Amino acid sequence: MTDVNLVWLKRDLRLSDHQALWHACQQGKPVVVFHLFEPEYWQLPDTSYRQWRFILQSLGSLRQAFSKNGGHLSFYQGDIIATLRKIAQHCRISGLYSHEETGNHWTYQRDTRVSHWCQQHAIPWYQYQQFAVKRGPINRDNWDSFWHRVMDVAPCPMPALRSTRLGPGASEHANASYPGNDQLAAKTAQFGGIQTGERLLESFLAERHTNYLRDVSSPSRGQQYSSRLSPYLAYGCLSLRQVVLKTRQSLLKEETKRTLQAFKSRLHWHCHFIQKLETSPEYERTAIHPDLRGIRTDNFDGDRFKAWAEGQTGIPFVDACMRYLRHTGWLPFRLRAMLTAFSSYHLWLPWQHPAQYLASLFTDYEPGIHYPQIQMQSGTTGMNPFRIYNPIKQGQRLDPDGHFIRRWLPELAHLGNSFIHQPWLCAHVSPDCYPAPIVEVSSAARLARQKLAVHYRQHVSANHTQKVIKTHASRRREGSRRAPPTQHSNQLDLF
Ligand SMILES: Cc1cc2nc3c(=O)[nH]c(=O)nc-3n(C[C@H](O)[C@H](O)[C@H](O)COP(=O)(O)OP(=O)(O)OC[C@H]3O[C@@H](n4cnc5c(N)ncnc54)[C@H](O)[C@@H]3O)c2cc1C
Repeated sequence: MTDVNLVWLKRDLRLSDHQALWHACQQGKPVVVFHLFEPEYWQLPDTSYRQWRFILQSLGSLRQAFSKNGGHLSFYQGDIIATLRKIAQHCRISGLYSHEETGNHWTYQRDTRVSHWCQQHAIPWYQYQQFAVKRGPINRDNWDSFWHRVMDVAPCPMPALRSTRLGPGASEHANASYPGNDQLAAKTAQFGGIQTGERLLESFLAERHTNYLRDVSSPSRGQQYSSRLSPYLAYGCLSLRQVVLKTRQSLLKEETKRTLQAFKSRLHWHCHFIQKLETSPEYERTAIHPDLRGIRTDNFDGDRFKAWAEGQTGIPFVDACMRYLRHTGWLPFRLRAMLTAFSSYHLWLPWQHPAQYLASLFTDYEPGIHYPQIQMQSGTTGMNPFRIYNPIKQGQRLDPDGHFIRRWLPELAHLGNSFIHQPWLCAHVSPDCYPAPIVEVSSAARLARQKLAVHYRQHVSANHTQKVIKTHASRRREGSRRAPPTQHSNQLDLF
């Protein structure tokens, strides 16, 4: 039996700045690089066909890159342990190489099984950081400098791929069929792959960033002027380090300073959020503040959830955002926050179910960003202010002439500007054509505030809040002009 090193590609679908691949290829032994389609993963409620398709496209482009450079990429389907066993019947596995994944509960359990299997078989599993995210205990006070240290390391060069070979029983083509159940194919989702990601980065740094600050939250212009790099970072088609490096180079030009500085902060938040889930995996399932676990547990109103999920709440801006997201797989940050807040506050739905549903709609689903953001926007961290967006005012501000609403709610296309944000005021809109609002926005927000105030008075202990702040809150960064947090304001940081 020959000795081989295995490289398991997970959310790192690229060739350059790929530490696992680089290190495996330096060992002087044949290398099997594989991706595994795991049917069980694709049945989870937070996964979806649109993510699967993006990955498939990315693997297609990666496979081409391998063959162009004289290498092989292998594909397996099934359970990871069964796959490792199959490989081990034909070759001696010297080492398993991969990146450190901060995934959902399922991938965490899967990785735990892999770790046990490797230990049982005395196979070392080398895992490499691909983001500035630390395993194990962290010191929040110097996390910021840790991020800079990680980003300052020179990117790994692309290794010679000639040592790679096809794995035993593997397929050379990513031809697995989708094992999930959802039918929500995003009609105009982003196309996966290294080249598409690189082109987007180039166009963003060269031109598109100019309107970033102005248009990043715009429902109609955000898709052009936001970087749109999120799925390429989520599935590792681009290395975050390389994106940071190129952004730093572009920042040397005076005219790009303000916008690119704002963009660079987001690249920092990226890791900052993933660190939260890495350190506290309970973000996925349980309110981070122990005293806030009891809110919203009294009801899960299935009809309300359905109306929200299908873009049929009767609040045009909410519905237009949801239908746009279902169609495209993407939404600007502000509007993701608004949809979440609307379901958590106005509809008073427990956050877990909407969180999974939104995750499945996002092509760029990144558990480490997603769950902490959901909790932050749902008011369950106890350390962020309650942001109860008024969706009518948001619509009037971000879509003043109603173009976006008319585009995504064609049944309202005939309405003029005076009614487009509040069609219930117009006598000519029949509920057969567009539903009456399922809640009255102002009173639903007032009720949510009252419920929260009562809950806080009766159940939230200041001691517990202090503990949560100590464990989970970000520290003020050097040079930040924001005021330091006070318990009274409940305002800590953007995070
Ligand atoms: C409820 C909710 C859920 C979210 N879920 C996800 C998710 O699953 N995956 C995901 O990538 N982003 C998520 N975000 C963050 C943000 O909305 C997206 O990263 C952003 O809209 C992607 O578009 P972009 O690449 O053009 O972003 P840009 O503004 O161009 O930012 C560049 C990159 O920085 C990172 N980034 C940007 N904003 C944030 C942020 N607020 N927090 C952390 N990182 C950020 C992303 O990697 C992004 O690609 C979520 C936000 C909210 C409010």
